[in-house]
Amino acid sequence: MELFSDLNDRLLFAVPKKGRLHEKCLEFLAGADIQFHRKPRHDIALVKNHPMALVFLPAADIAKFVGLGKVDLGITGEDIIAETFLDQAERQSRIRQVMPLNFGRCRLAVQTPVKTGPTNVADLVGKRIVTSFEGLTKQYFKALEANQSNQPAAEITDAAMQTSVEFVGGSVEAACALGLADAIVDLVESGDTMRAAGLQAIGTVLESQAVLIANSRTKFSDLVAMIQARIEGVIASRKYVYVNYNIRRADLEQARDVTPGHRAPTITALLDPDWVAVSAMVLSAEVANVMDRLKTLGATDILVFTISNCRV
Ligand SMILES: Nc1ncnc2c1ncn2[C@@H]1O[C@H](COP(=O)(O)OP(=O)(O)OP(=O)(O)O)[C@@H](O)[C@H]1O
Ligand SMILES: O=P(O)(O)OC[C@H]1O[C@H](OP(=O)(O)OP(=O)(O)O)[C@H](O)[C@@H]1O
Repeated sequence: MELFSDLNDRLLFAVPKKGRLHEKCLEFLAGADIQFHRKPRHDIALVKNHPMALVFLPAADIAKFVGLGKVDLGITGEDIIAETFLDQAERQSRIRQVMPLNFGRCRLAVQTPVKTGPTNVADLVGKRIVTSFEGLTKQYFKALEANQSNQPAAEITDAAMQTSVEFVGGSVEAACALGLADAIVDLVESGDTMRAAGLQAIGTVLESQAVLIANSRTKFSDLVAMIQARIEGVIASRKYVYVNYNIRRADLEQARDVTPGHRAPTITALLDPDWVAVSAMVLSAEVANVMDRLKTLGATDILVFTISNCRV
């Protein structure tokens, strides 16, 4: 009871309690210096250093809680947001997408058995589809049916659909092998699960990644902006590394082209007047290539540092 009275006047921030998005969310919270202590088996944790509380929920429920204003802020997948609010206008009126988070990337794909299944999604009209994303799958197949019948998709009711779309809560990939379905609609990232089940992807319902979302009418807009800035800092700090090296003054111009930095590189004089030290932020994905080019230019003592946090 004491905990719930403590929730008054705190921003409620929903975080996936398990699954693919959970660990990364905890990393973001740590990077954003959101400090909390979660007692065992408690799904609500008060934040020590901000007027905020974390609510640990199944990822699949977070869009609903944010959209209904039961929590102010949340992290979940775009797939879940689309499935929860199938009507785009309603989705946009209830939920503000604060920022994409660059993880949890996957796609919701139509999959059929490699050996016996069709390779064209249009051939699945009238067949049996099994999925955990019932709403999006019905929308997708209504659009296909509409194409074939010249009837507007909006006029096709669920009952009038030729295609059977059945919900299952998990292990969707087993449905074809078990004789429950001719095709499934499920998430694919590496494709390992799909291939292991003898399936192939023949169409994409949507692409998804994790996003930070806020209720459109939250009264905590200042706190939301602060969390956004901090999470942007965490994302930027992963995108870049800090590179430091020594180079002959005569080669500085060419070296600047290799490491232009975010705004400009920092040049520091060395006791040897023919040499300078250069420091610059470099895209993590390009750092090996940058080091090779610097070495070719004659740079020495090339050091690469990870950035634990930054604001660019
Ligand atoms: N293989 C994947 N790669 C990247 N992101 C994924 C992957 N699978 C799921 N996701 C993302 O994570 C969200 C949660 O999926 P996850 O399978 O972790 O759910 P869960 O909470 O464990 O629920 P369930 O018990 O139904 O599996 C998905 O809606 C999607 O946005
Ligand atoms: O393409 P892949 O990299 O193999 O990922 C796809 C799988 O990941 C998700 O399930 P997850 O492994 O999270 O477990 P779940 O089936 O219990 O949801 C999803 O439901 C797929 O089954």
